[in-house]
Amino acid sequence: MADRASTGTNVPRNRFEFAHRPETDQSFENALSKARDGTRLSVADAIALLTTGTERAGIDRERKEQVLEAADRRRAEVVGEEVTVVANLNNNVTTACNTGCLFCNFKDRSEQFLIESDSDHGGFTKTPEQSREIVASALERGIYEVTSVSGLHPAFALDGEHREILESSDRGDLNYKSPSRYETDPGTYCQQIDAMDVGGVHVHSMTPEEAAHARRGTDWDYEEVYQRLAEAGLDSVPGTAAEILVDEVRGVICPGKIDTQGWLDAIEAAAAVGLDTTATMMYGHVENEAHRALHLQRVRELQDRTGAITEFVPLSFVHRNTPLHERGMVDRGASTDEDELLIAVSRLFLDNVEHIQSSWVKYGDAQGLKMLTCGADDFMGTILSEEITKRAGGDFGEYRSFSEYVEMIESIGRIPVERSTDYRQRRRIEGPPYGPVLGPNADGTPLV
Ligand SMILES: C[S@@+](CC[C@H](N)C(=O)[O-])C[C@H]1O[C@@H](n2cnc3c(N)ncnc32)[C@H](O)[C@@H]1O
Ligand SMILES: Nc1c(NC[C@H](O)[C@H](O)[C@H](O)CO)[nH]c(=O)[nH]c1=O
Ligand SMILES: N[C@@H](Cc1ccc(O)cc1)C(=O)O
Ligand code: SF4
Repeated sequence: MADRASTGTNVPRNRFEFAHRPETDQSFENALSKARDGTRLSVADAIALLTTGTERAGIDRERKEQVLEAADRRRAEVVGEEVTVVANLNNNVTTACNTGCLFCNFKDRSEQFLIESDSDHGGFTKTPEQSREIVASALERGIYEVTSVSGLHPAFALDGEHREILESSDRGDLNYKSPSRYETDPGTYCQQIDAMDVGGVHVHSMTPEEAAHARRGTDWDYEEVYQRLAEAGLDSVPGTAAEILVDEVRGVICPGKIDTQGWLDAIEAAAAVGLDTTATMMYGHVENEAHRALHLQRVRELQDRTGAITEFVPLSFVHRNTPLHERGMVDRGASTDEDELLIAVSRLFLDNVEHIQSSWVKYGDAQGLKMLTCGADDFMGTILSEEITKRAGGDFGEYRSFSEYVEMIESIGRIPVERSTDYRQRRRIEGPPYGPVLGPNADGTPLV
């Protein structure tokens, strides 16, 4: 029996032979006092805080509360009492993807999308025209950001020039097939971005993994790719595909993806051509606290170099329908204690990233609100539709209205604020009616 109130972590220790282990001689007390007085934390400090001390198993509840309190205080000093939300739409273009990430159930095997296939994949591909219609009608309703992330459809090319290179290549390793072979032609990445760039909407799209797909078979660097996308209408880049930025973990959960350095290079390139980015961490699967701490360090160093990261978004792994779970490699995602500590330590460690997001898609409404008292200050967006978490087995819904947001945020004594994607425009949400006003067509009419 534990001598103090302690709870388990869901880290699958001893199942994987990782070189990085959550071992540190840094004491919890020392790490906590550094966190409290604002000294820049080391990886060892982060491990001590995430584990509430490595000298015993499980999470010590009293210590956890101390970490959460320190993070909440830091949040108040850095950003005050405002909680931001964004009026946005998710428009994912296609689920066709053969990358085979073991944590993902968003993807469908691309062969099923070929004209000759008669299997029912249950997924989708949208043409640029369909994307434009979806964004245009959401824009009428008052949204001002579209977030678009997609499977790596073999028919995707960056633009016409890239299409010609891919068509004339005799390399068999490029994961390319002509669009004419598919039931639906997704067009090029630039055509999709251009199509979604309607009426002044902010286009947030093209993860580092998608950017890698958009340069396959060429000698273009990431800057070239993001430059062309920016010219097509791209405004900022989602820092997903980060997963855990430690290669020994990527080798287990997403061996087909770009490596840690590739992800960092892509984000630096986006920043170099003037695009804002976000950064994420998908945690709660095979990795341990040392990997989480190393990931935070890589994000902090990246931000020291670029200053382009507007927010950090922890994404708690949704395990239910994923290969990792189905193959018995993980039993479940992170525990609530781990979720809370991850938000808090992100706030304390990332002293150069102003905003930490609480994702209600991942945590649900009640726990999502709780995260706003553990160091987070942004409460995501309205999104209007959601496929990735839903397909993985999450059940927290696909939409939050501004009136729901106001009720939730005020219930914890905080101030609801509408923000632009880049946080440069902010407006306190007043009403009723509670609708967005920052967008080109937003006039305060509720988004329902
Ligand atoms: C589904 S991908 C789509 C974009 C693109 N294919 C890529 O990998 O960058 C976007 C992100 O969703 C997140 N994701 C996927 N499956 C998830 C799951 N089961 N739980 C939590 N996050 C997940 C991962 O962080 C992933 O990078
Ligand atoms: N826009 C945000 C989303 N959108 C939902 C994602 O498309 C996706 O379903 C999921 O989050 C991938 O893991 N999700 C966030 O957590 N934060 C956002 O800002
Ligand atoms: N909006 C956040 C989080 C996000 C997470 C998952 C997504 O699929 C998309 C976005 C970002 O820009 O990174
Ligand atoms: S995470 Fe992205 S790249 Fe990996 S399988 Fe899913 S859709 Fe494909």
